Amino acid sequence: MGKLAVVVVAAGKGSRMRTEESKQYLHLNGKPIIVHTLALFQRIAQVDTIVLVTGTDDMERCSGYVGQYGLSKVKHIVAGGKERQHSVYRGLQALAADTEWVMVHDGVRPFVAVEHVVACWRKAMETEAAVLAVPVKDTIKVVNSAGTIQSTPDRRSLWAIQTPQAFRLSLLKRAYAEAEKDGFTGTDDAMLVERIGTPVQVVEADYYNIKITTPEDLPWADWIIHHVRGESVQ
Ligand SMILES: Nc1ccn([C@@H]2O[C@H](COP(=O)(O)OP(=O)(O)OP(=O)(O)O)[C@@H](O)[C@H]2O)c(=O)n1
Ligand SMILES: C[C@](O)(CO)[C@H](O)COP(=O)(O)O
Repeated sequence: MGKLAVVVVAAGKGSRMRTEESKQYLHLNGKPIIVHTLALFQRIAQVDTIVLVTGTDDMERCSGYVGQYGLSKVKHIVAGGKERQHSVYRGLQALAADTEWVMVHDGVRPFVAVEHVVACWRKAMETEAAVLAVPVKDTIKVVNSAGTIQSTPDRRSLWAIQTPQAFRLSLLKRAYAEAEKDGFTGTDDAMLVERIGTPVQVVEADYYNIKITTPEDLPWADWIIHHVRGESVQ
C-alpha cells in the first residue's frame, strides 16, 4: 500500500462570505476553521503527509498554527494561485515522489466524517478515482439568462459533490497537466479526471460536510460542531 497525502487548499479569498478576514481564518469554537480541517486529517492514521496551500501573505501564520496545534503531518506550506485549480496544481507539485495516493480537500470543509474520508480513499484504491457526494434533495432546473426554465433533470441522477476527492497521484497529475495544456478550468478535481476519460466513483457521505461559503453557513457550522461533531464549547 503506497503512501497517502492530502492537499488542503485554503488560498481562496472567500469573497462570498463578505468578511474582512478570509473565511478559512474565522474562528469556530475557539479555533480557526482551517485548523479544524487540518486537525481532522492529522488524526487519520493512514495519512502520511499534508500539504497546505495558502495565500502568500498567510504562509507565516499558517506555519505558526502548525506548531501551536501540533499539526506535525503538515510537511509543506505552499502559495496558491488565482483559481482553486491553480492552487491544487501547486499543492500536487510539492508532493514527494513516493506518494501513490492523494486526496484533495477544501480547507473550508471542517466537518467531513473520518469514516467517509477513509471510505473515499478505499474506493479510490479499488478504482483509481473517487469523490464524496450526497444526493440532491431539491428539484433542480436548468434556467436560461432570461429566467425561463429550459429543463428539469431527473433528480435521481443528481449528486452534490464534496471533498475529499481521492485519486492515484499519477492519474491526477496527468489530468492537471492536460487541463493546463488545454486551458481548461474546472470547479473540482474530478472534472479534470473525467475529461481525460477515467471514470470517477461517487461515495455517499452526509449533509454535514458543508463548504463554509456564505454568511448563513456560519451559525449552521457552529451548530454542527457542537451538536453533530460533539465538541465541547471552548
Ligand atoms: N484561488 C483559490 C480559490 C479557492 N481556494 C480554496 O478552495 C476551497 C473552495 O473554494 P471556495 O469555497 O469557493 O473559496 P473561495 O474561493 O475562497 O470563496 P469565494 O469563491 O467566495 O471567493 C477553499 O478552501 C478555498 O480557500 C484556493 O485554495 N485557491
Ligand atoms: C470542490 C467543490 O467543493 C466541490 O463541491 C466545489 O466545486 C468548489 O467550488 P467553488 O466554486 O470553489 O465553490
